Amino acid sequence: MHQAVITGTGVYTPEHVITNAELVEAFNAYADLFNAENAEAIAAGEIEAKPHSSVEFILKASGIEQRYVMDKEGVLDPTRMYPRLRQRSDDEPGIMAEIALDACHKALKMAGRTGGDVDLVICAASNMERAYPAIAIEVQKLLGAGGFAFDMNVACSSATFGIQAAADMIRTGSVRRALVVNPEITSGHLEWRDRDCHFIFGDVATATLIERREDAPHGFLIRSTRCATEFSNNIRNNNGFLRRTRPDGVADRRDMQFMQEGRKVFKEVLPMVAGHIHDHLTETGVATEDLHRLWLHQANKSMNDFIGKKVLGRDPEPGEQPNILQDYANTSSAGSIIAFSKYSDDFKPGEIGLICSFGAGYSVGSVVVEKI
Ligand SMILES: CC(C)(COP(=O)(O)OP(=O)(O)OC[C@H]1O[C@@H](n2cnc3c(N)ncnc32)[C@H](O)[C@@H]1OP(=O)(O)O)[C@@H](O)C(=O)NCCC(=O)NCCSC(=O)CC(=O)O
Repeated sequence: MHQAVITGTGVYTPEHVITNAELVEAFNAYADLFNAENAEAIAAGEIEAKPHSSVEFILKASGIEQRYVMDKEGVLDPTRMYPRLRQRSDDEPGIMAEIALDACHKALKMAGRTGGDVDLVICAASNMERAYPAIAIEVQKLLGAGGFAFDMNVACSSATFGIQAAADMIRTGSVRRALVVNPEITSGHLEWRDRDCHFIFGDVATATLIERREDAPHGFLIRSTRCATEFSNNIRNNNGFLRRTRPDGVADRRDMQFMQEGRKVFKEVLPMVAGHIHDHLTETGVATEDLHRLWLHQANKSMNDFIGKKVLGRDPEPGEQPNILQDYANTSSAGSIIAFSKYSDDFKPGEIGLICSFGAGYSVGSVVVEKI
């Protein structure tokens, strides 16, 4: 049996930033337009007026200060409220493959490898721009990688589930070097017209390179992985190829976007995650005192504060549980990998940390790593 080591990570960050102030200004302009257009029906009590959003609420409820997006102008146009992306021909790289490739190149560079060294690509993300051919196979070709590639979707837990799949294949010897890539264009599936969730998501792509220990003198040894799922409708998206067959599937775009019962998610996911981490650490023989850092899924600051406190049994010290959501918002599967990528350089050999994602499904995935 081989051992699997993370030797490189890469983050692609889009160039457009939307601050909370810009987001709220656009949302409020959209709400005013909606209310003016529907003034009679609102006065007659047939439909409800759209209330304004607020910068203070967003920061307090989520900890998010800004988000990166692939297109700012379409999102902030009050008559549109979703991104405008360039039409691409079938013969040029798709947008997911393009941003995935950028993150992959950064991860390969960090490890001193090239695309040709890779023999497995897993594209693990919440939303795929098409059903087939797999985005991962397109990335495999663009990288000049060998072996095989496939897509997988476990919503926010896609990265950790992908790392488990890749690490298992490396351990058993069926592949030598794997890239798990998470291109998340969440701006495409966020309902920017809904004030309850319009602030939640941002775009990004992350990549993680995993190699056999004998090929990798430095990096983060994957000590153990653990995945769990439990069905819930509280985070849901009804888009898909059957949409046009449903009577209400074409008329209202709301149904095919991200929807959630945020409060229920908060209440139900927290104990699931805290219990999952506790059990995983116990099974791995890692005491919480020996845990140097938690790189958590990035959905909500209070949620992460709660998990950090529950796992460590005290308030985390600065740097023990770094958040990136204030800058990136929730980037679905990529969040914990951005945190890992940006806050792991200072680890010394023997120090242990835990990457943990959680979200729709429900799903939770954790990876215990040790610096070597
Ligand atoms: C979504 C939340 C930030 C919302 O915060 P709260 O629960 O505190 O707030 P709430 O929805 O109860 O709303 C409180 C009050 O504020 C109002 N309110 C809502 N939105 C507002 C806005 N933009 N501006 C001003 N006021 C607003 C509501 O109408 C309500 O009013 P009143 O009090 O009058 O009724 C939070 O619940 C959360 O983060 N939950 C966890 C979500 C999560 O982790 N989801 C996973 C995402 S999925 C994921 O990560 C990806 C994946 O799995 O694929």
